[in-house]
Amino acid sequence: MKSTKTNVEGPKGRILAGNLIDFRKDPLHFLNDLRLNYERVAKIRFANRQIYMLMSPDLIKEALVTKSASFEKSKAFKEINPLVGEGLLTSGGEFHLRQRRMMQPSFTKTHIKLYAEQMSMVAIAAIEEWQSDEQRNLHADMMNMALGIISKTMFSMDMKESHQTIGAPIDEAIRIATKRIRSLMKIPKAIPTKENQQFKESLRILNEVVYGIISQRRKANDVASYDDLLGILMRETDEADHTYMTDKQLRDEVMTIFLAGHETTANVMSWALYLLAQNPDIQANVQAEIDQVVGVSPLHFEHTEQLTYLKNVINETLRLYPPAWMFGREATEDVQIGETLVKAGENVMVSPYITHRLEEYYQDPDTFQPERFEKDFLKSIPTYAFFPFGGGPRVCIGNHFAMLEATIVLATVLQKYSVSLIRPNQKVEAEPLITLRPKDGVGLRVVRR
Ligand code: HEM
Repeated sequence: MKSTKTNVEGPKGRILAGNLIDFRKDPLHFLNDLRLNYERVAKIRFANRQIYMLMSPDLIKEALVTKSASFEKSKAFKEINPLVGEGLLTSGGEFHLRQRRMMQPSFTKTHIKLYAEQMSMVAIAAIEEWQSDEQRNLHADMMNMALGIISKTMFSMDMKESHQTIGAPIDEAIRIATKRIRSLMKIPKAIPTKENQQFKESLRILNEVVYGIISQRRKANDVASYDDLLGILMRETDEADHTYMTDKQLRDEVMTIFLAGHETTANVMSWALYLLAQNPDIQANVQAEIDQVVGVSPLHFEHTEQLTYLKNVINETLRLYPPAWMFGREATEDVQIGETLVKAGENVMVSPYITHRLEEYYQDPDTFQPERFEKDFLKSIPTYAFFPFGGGPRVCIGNHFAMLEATIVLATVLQKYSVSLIRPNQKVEAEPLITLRPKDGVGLRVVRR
């Protein structure tokens, strides 16, 4: 087929910065304008980077799945590299394939269900401290629970210990990396500014903790006795060459999972509680389902399979507020995507935030309607019209983990508490950083049921 770059249009940019300044001012607004003004694909430029924003599910599928071999991950988030090293999120090629092969078995649905009890215990312990009829920043609560859950399942570490040792330095490192991603002028890391030093210090603490745990287990010849994720990663060998992961590879994967699996899941749980506080009728339906399926007992894995309405609520939350709101690829060779020839070195971006709001697939796309996910809805739309976890060879490895965690935490909270807005028409703004966070948290009133 003849390759042509036909008529791909986009908003006019400025001479040097292209569309970058308009995008940075209000990324979600910028993206929404693309959705409303262009069909299928829009062409934009961030300084010298040429980008095709793929909005249509068939084009997204080509980039992420069928033609994924012609792309590598975009370098937009390279500021997190010192934190995650050569972990799954950032590595590529053969090395990525090998790591993915070794880690995949620990993240299957069957394996993840072993962690359901621990997730449930962390959630129960966390809400024990809540008082009835108080205002809480539930986003801070969800971040703490997600950190507690990842620490427990990864290291068998309890929540209090993990906050002191890992929570604070990881938050600090993410905060500084995020600031660097957003700033136009980056001060080189070697210059000892206050932030550069804080970043270095956070990394030093994290390395000390993670390497410390690995070496403790090696020294005590204790690798076999742990069923947590680290224990499994330490025992796993590559099927091709039968070698184990080195300490550096283990460290990189542990940090990657902390980074990728903590704030993302916390965000979706926080947004869900906000949407339920805005929609008391829907909240009542969720609670009726929990009362019927779970009653007053702690949540077990078997319950989660039956909480179908809650699953619709989570999916609808992922549709409206997808934590991975935009991600991209860089072409390693010339490749035809739909009608567009993407040249080597050019970028494609996809945004679940905009594709999830295409009117073609979602009636009243901005409204919260969990019922739309009932029955075979997902089968009735193209696969990449709903893709909160990405797709193809780089699909989120933690998708089952995240869905199980969100179901258990939300069901545990709503079994015991109802949530409501603090003032009528209270609005929480979305802040698109590395993930789609609720800006200034989610302040809600919690009342014991
Ligand atoms: C609601 C929660 C989550 C969402 C929406 C989410 C979304 C995503 C997306 C869209 C990608 C693909 C990015 C790309 O293609 O460039 C991804 C990759 C990844 N996610 Fe998640 N994620 C979530 C939770 C988790 C959890 C809980 C973990 C770990 C326990 C995790 C670990 C990872 C890893 C390691 C990758 C890289 C996979 C690879 O490239 O092979 N994620 N995630």
